[in-house]
Amino acid sequence: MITGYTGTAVRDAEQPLLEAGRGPELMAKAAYGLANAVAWRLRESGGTYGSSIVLLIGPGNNGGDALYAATLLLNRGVRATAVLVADRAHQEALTSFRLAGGRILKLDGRHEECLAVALSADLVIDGILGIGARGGLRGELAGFVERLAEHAPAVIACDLPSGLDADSGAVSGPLLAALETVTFGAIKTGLLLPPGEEFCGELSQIDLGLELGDAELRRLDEHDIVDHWPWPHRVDHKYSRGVLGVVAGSNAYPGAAHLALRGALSAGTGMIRYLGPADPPPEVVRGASTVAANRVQAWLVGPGVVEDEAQQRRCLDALRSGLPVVADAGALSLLPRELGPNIVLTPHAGELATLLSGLGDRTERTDVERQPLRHAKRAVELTGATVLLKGATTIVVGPDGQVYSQSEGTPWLATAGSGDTLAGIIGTLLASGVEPALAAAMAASVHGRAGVLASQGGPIAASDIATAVPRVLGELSCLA
Ligand SMILES: NC(=O)C1=CN([C@@H]2O[C@H](COP(=O)(O)OP(=O)(O)OC[C@H]3O[C@@H](n4cnc5c(N)ncnc54)[C@H](O)[C@@H]3O)[C@@H](O)[C@H]2O)[C@@H](O)CC1
Ligand SMILES: [K+]
Repeated sequence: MITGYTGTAVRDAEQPLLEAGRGPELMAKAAYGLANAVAWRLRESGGTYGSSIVLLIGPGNNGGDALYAATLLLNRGVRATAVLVADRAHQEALTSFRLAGGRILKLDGRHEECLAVALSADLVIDGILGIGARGGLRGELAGFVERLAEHAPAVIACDLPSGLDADSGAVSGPLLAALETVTFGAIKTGLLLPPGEEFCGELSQIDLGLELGDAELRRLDEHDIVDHWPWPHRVDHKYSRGVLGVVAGSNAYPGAAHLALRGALSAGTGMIRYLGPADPPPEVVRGASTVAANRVQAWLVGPGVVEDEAQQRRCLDALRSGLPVVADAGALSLLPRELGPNIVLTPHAGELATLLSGLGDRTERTDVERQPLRHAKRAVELTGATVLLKGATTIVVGPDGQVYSQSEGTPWLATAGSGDTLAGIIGTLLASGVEPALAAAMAASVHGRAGVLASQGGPIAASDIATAVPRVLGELSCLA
């Protein structure tokens, strides 16, 4: 499992060590880790000796880390130039760098020269701002970074891409996209959240020996899926594995029901009872026409439910049943005011904006895209439900504060019906008794993996995702 911590949590964990006078030791560890990562990249592209790096150095300790790392690299035969982008820089680190033979330039009014130097280097180290940043890059510096970014230089970010909000992943102003981000003490939450994570490249973490509390955010890996997936036992039967009720489809949209059912079947449900006008596949049992008359362990409601009063009534009845429910698509506009944590809402950014606006928080889709975690948390606060916010990175927030961020997918997953299959997988996990936030995060992970497997780099249709899920689970089961 990958865990993410806010910049504030990392700062708090560093505080006792700083008070004990161990600041220089922490910085030395950070610099050593960064220097190794840079050396590794330089070796990959032809060797360290005689190669050249350019450091962009800001006013704080982030710049200090980069300067100390460069000092180590100067001693290994790397040529290094520091471009000071602020009116001050970490003095001790700058002195070490100068004494080791580093060249120093000031950005102030010399953009063309600094740009040319940065573009001639094998690697650029971004040490402008770290967790002390307040807002994005501004003014003259923003203009310089924007121009440099247009040339897409090879960048390693020191702790985080400068200008990225360490806590939220929000981006305001230009950022240099990194090949790799070498982060210190803990992975910051903003490195695992859109939109900022797109700028981070590969993540590597340098241990500083910090005592951190509970993580703010988790990203499940394949071992977590293996540990928590409801694999059937030898003595299980279809009822003990969980029965899922599905209210999906309308006369206008029968296809969504098919895809939701296929999603649920692909994840290994014991049995499905289907309520709606579509012709279900042979593996699915037609349920009694009212929600109350069906014995199930969980409900999946909403895919393809549009302008069909009988189906909408069933969605509402399921949402009030007290059972775990995944509420998708059409059901998101039918929600009762009070929801429990065992209701999983699955909006995309536009649907979340509509949901929040309907609850009195005027929100645009772009607001959600800029700060997805903040808005998903707000929806949890206002509804009491578990929220899965769909996107290239899918975010899940549970009412007791747990946050997951899953990013296994491929852009080919952005296709009609993809969300219906995801809802089906969540439904199967809820019917098997998996706790809602974990069920949503595991489903997002498996859905993403299935998309990648089905795609092999090419386009996919939503039904291909469902076809690939059993293979994904089969491969994962080999790790158990
Ligand atoms: N605190 C510690 O114990 C350690 C910190 N480390 C490094 O120190 C960094 C944090 O250092 P600092 O707290 O000095 O903070 P930063 O290096 O992130 O810089 C903060 C400084 O930048 C200025 N600033 C903030 N936002 C700005 C903006 N938008 N535009 C221009 N200037 C802005 C502020 O005035 C402040 O002086 C971490 O990211 C990490 O790289 C590491 O050395 C490990 C140990
Ligand atoms: K940085």
